[in-house]
Amino acid sequence: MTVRAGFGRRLAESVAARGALCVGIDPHPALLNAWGLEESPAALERFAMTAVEALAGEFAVLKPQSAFFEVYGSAGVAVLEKVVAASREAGALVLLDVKRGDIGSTMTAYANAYLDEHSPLAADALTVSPYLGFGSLAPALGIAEQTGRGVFVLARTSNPEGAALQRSTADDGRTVGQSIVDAAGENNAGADPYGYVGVVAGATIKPGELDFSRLNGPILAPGLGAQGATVQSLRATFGAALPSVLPATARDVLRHGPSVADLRSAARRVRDELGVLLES
Ligand SMILES: O=C(O)c1cc(=O)[nH]c(=O)n1[C@@H]1O[C@H](COP(=O)(O)O)[C@@H](O)[C@H]1O
Repeated sequence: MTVRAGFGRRLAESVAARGALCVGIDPHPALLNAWGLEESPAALERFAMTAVEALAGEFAVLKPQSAFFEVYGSAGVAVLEKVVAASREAGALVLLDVKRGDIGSTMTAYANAYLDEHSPLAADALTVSPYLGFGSLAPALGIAEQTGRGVFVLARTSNPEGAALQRSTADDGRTVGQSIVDAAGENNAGADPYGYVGVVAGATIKPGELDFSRLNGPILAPGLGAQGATVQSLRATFGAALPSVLPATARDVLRHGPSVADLRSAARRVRDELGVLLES
C-alpha cells in the first residue's frame, strides 16, 4: 500500500468518512477467556482477526496494543503483522500502540520498524514516549513526515500514576504535559487541516488541564469506557479542542465478542454517540 498525503490529512479524511472513533485491539487474556478461547497464538489470531473483520471496514482508526501480541513471542508478532496488514487493506488507519521512546539512534530503528513502508509491521502511526526528552523522538518525527505517517506523543496519560510526572512543573512554569503538547505543536505549525504529530491525553484527565490551542494536531483520548470516561464527559474535558479529539476505547467494545455483528454494533453505538456530541 502506497502512502501519499500527510498523516494529518489522511486522518481528517478517514474521520470525516468513518466517524471519530479509535477502537483498540487489546487481546487481554480475560477477554480471550470470555470469548471461549484458550490462551494460544491460534486463539490470539482468532480473536484479533475477528475484531478486524468486525471493525476495519467501517471505523476510522484501529489501535492494536503490541504487548498483548508480543507476549506470545514470534508467533504473536506474526499475528500482529497480519492484523496491521488486514486492517489497512480494509481501509482503516492503523495506530500501532507500542509507546516507544529511546535515545535518538535507537529511535531511528524503532521508527524504521513501524513506519518504513517495507517493514513487516509498517503502520500508519505509532504511540511514542517523550520521557527521554522530546528531542530524542526527532528520528521518528522525521521518518513519519517523510512517509506520510504519524506519531502520537504521550503528554498526559489516562492512568492515575501519570499525574505525578506529567503535571509537575518545568523550569519555565509550564507543566511537563503542556510542554509536550507545545513541542508537538511546533512541528505542526502551518499544516492544513492539521499536522502529523498528535498527542495522547487521556479522556480521564481533569477538564482544562492542557491548552491545545497551539497544537494544530490530533489528540488521542484513551480511557473511554473501561477506565471510566464517558462520551458526555469529553466536552468538559477537551472544550474547544473537541473537534481534534480521537476518542479511543478497547475493552468496552471487545467484551461484546465473539460475534462479529455484536462487536460492530457495540462500536457503532459509541461512534454514534460521539457523532451526536460533535454535532451538538
Ligand atoms: O497510548 C495509549 O493508547 C494509551 C495511553 C493512555 O494514556 N492510556 C491508555 O489506556 N492507553 C492505551 O489505551 C488502551 C485502553 O484500553 P481500554 O481501557 O480497554 O479502553 C490500552 O491499550 C492502553 O495501553
